[in-house]
Amino acid sequence: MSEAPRSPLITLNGGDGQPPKAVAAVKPQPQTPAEGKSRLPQPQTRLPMPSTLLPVPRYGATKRKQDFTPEVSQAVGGKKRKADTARAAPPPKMPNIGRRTATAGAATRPGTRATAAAKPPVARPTAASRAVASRGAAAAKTAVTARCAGAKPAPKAGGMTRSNSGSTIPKGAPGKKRPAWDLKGRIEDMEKTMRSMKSEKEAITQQKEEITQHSDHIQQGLQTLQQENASLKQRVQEREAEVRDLQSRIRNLEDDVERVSRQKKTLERERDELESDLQTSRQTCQGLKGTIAQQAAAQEGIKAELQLSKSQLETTNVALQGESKRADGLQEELARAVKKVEEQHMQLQQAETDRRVLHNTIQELKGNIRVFARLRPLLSAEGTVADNNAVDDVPHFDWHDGNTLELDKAMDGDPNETMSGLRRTESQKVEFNFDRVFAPSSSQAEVFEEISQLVQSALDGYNVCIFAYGQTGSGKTHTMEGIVEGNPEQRGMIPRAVEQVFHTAEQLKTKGWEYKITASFLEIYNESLRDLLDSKPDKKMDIKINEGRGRKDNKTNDVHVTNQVFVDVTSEAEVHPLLKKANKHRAVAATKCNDRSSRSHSVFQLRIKGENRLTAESCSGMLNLIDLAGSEQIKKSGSQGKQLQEAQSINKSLSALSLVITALSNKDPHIPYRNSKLTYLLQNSLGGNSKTLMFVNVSPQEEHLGESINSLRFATAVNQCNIGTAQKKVK
Ligand SMILES: Nc1ncnc2c1ncn2[C@@H]1O[C@H](COP(=O)(O)OP(=O)(O)OP(=O)(O)O)[C@@H](O)[C@H]1O
Repeated sequence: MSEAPRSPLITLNGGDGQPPKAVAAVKPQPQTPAEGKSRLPQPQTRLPMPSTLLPVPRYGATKRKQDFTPEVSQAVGGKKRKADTARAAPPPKMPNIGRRTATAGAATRPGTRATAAAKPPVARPTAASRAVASRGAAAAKTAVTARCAGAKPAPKAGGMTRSNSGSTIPKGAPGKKRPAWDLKGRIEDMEKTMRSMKSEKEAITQQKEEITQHSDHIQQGLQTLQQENASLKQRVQEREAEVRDLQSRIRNLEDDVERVSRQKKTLERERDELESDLQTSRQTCQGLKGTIAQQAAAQEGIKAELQLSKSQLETTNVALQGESKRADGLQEELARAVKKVEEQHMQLQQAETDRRVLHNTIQELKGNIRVFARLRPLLSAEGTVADNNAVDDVPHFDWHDGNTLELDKAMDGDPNETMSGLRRTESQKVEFNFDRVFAPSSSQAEVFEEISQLVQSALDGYNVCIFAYGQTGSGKTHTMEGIVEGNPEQRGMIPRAVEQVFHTAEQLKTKGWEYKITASFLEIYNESLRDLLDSKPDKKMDIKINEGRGRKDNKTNDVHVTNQVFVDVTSEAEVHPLLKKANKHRAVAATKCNDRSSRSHSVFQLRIKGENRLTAESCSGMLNLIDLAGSEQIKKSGSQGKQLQEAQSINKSLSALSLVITALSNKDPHIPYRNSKLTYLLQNSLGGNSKTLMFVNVSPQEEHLGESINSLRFATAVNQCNIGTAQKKVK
């Protein structure tokens, strides 16, 4: 049997005289939504009346005095209370309100069997439920008031009415007071009063139950509303979350839309570009199609030509076979011609050698000092181009036929100046003629080639003297020594001469010649002699002349230097350390014109003595290789102190050389050799029994043009100087 849902309203006894309180309302869960709806708050007529408004008397196990009217109190009081009580009807059965309220939720109402454990949990009244309860209470109050006013049930027969004084007088009773002795009447009155009160109490109980039921309905409705409210709140929260979610999705979608629109624009641009490319490609394709058509036509033509060529080729092949035979014949002829050319080349070489020998002989016969001019290239610091082909591109200088050096004199002071030996050209150019002129591009090997005959003469028993003259920085040391270490192509005359001497000596061994060679190296610095192969600083050295008799009883003056170190050398390799040592000891300094300017005249000597054990011949030659210090215009060089003294000394000795040459040219009876250590040392080479060659080195720099011309003039004078024919020292 299904039990009707009970009101969870719990009333508690508020204490003596206090109304029970509503403490909690827990609505049972509705079985179905329809059932839940049916429990929604009903119209106002069903709203409960709060118990505080009802005149509910309190009943307890013990009846209290104040629960009765004063009449009853009086009736039951006093001396007769015991007897009255004994005779009175048993008190009416009252609902056990006190017990129910005392046990709170554990009490059961008639018709319900719910236990405390089956009761729904007590819930705290929320603000909303309190508001609903308050509204319900107000409505109930109104209803009860109305009921009390007009719908009050009619009192039953024998009921009582309240007097103004609050005492209850049985209806129908005479209005006067029963005499004291009318106990029976008074008891009847009292019984009537009791009945009336009982019926009133039942009415009130009934009302109370109705109100309780109303209250239960309201509580149930309230709970339903609260649940719905909670559910709605939850749904609202869910919807809000959904809205937020949707908003964020909308934002994402908006971003997507924006990105897509950007991509769309990019794609549209690319599409446009592609379309334009396509257009171009179409046009190109169109052009190519035309070209292909032309090519195809051309190809047809070529095919026809090819066909023609093939047939021509066949004809040519036949002709070629004939030609091939002829070519074989020509090949043989060519081989014969090549052989002939080789023979002629050898003859030419021999002729060149003969020419050199003859030239040498002529020069020897003429008795002149030979002069070779060498123009050095412009250096990178002087603005030359790195390109090797442009090395010969030197302004103001020209050279031709290997003997002539031409200078543009426009830059050189007075254009009307004349000097014997110089020929002014129409274009104001001055020509100098020498035995040989070397262009800037001439290699060290080419230069040495020209002096090798002289070197050979030293082995043959001649005194040979090769010296380099020229202004400072013109390339004298480069010519004589070259670059000793490093590129062998840059080796100068001294190392090459040494090489040739030892090489030839070795070759002559087969002809019975044995050579004894000694080397010495000295310098003339500030008019004093210094031994470059000896590290002793203050060694006293002097030049001595040994007078002797040569062939045909000719008087000879052998020049030698006292205290000079002579080192016996048997190979080229033994000479190299000596050259290095001398190079280290030589006085050099950085000047304005040259980073490594020689501040002294250096003289390298090889004394060569040969004996032929087969022929018993002997010879004694001397090879002097001299690097003079450079002439220097002191004004230009700005030399001071030590360098000034060096420059003065250098210039003085070169002037002495010039005077000796002039005297020799003029065939003066007195040649002033002793004016300087240089001329004194070189007297045999300059005016005696020597084969002498001078290099005049020329700087290509425009600013040195004047000094170059001076050097070339001096060289011309030397070239014209007749020193007589050198004699071979052979026994
Ligand atoms: N033919 C050449 N080819 C290349 N470089 C050269 C040539 N001649 C000279 N030089 C260079 O020119 C510079 C000057 O040359 P060098 O020292 O030989 O002059 P110099 O006449 O001996 O000077 P000084 O009298 O001051 O000693 C050097 O750097 C040298 O290497």
